[in-house]
Amino acid sequence: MTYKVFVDGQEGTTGLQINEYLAKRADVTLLKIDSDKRKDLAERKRLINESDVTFLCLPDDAAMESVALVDNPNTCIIDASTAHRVNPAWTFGLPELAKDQRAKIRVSKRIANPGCHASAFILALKPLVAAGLLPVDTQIAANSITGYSGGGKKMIADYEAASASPTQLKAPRSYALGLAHKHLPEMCAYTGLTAAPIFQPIVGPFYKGLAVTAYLHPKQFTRPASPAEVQKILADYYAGEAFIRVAPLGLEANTDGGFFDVEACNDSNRVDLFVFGNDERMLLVARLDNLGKGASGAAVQAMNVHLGVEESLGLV
Ligand SMILES: NC(=O)C1=CN([C@@H]2O[C@H](COP(=O)(O)OP(=O)(O)OC[C@H]3O[C@@H](n4cnc5c(N)ncnc54)[C@H](OP(=O)(O)O)[C@@H]3O)[C@@H](O)[C@H]2O)C=CC1
Ligand SMILES: CC(=O)N[C@@H](CCC(=O)OP(=O)(O)O)C(=O)O
Repeated sequence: MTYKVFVDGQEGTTGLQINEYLAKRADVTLLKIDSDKRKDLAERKRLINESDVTFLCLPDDAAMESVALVDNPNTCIIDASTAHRVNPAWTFGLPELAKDQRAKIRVSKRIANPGCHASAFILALKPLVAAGLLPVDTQIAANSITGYSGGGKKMIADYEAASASPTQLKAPRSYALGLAHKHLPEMCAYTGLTAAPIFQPIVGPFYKGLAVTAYLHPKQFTRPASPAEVQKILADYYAGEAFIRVAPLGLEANTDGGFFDVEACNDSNRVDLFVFGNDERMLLVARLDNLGKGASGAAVQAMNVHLGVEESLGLV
């Protein structure tokens, strides 16, 4: 049995990488669109409705346009854009979110893939909220360091152009300083936190790799908890998860001479979680490849869960 899969947006950053993952699979037949027709509505409609699964690797408005083209009730849409992530008619494509999430992904024909910063934030914070350690109305402060491929084709071209500015290439750049980043709604919806976090991303002059760091104030906890107890909550929550590794405590083992490597999950679908600090001040760090578990890898994982094939097929 082979599944027909179409990638709408096959020439974009996320789409290219999904194609790469799927090209090696014997159980998938990729439906390709001619390059010069890739924005042609009628051709996209034909391929979407011929597919068992269509990935939308498009800007939000084009993703919504594609959804309106679906008339085959058996076609499953997996949308990488921000358009449907907190829409209750859609299922959040994060299998590790909760015990029943895989069952929801399995039966849903509309799956919204999480944002890259949001995946890291949610996977780090959700277990602490679920354990009742963090009150739901706590306002979390967090930053995210990310490679420039997170900004798609345009940001990649800007960084790789001969005209890229020396400032851009030399130093990290903070952005979303209006503190209204587009991932805030999904961060709240899927952690259960009611207060939007103070979330501040930083893009650096490297291609990919991402780490979200959340600042934990133990005074905000509902009960006293040490870093070891926080680490245990995470380890218990993700026990048995193939793509989530909760690191044992320790500065030496988890840093390179005291420096944290944001690229160490690159070329994998893995998320690494760390707890740093002491009883008074803690950091929670989630690291992933923004194009792996932050985008294309996660999309393929969600497809595997939906189809009921081995969840890690084609992924490392
Ligand atoms: N990059 C990342 O790390 C992540 C991205 N995402 C999300 O995934 C989606 C895709 O992102 P990304 O791959 O980075 O974006 P890119 O800009 O790299 O690619 C988008 C692709 O969509 C094509 N496109 C634009 N408009 C249309 C249209 N109307 N019809 C058909 N094709 C169209 C573009 O065409 P053309 O080739 O002409 O430019 C381009 O190939 C976005 O919504 C993004 O927010 C989600 C998680 C992480
Ligand atoms: C460096 C950079 O610009 N990154 C993007 C996030 C990319 C991502 O996760 O995706 P969605 O666009 O699908 O939400 C940003 O912060 O907007």
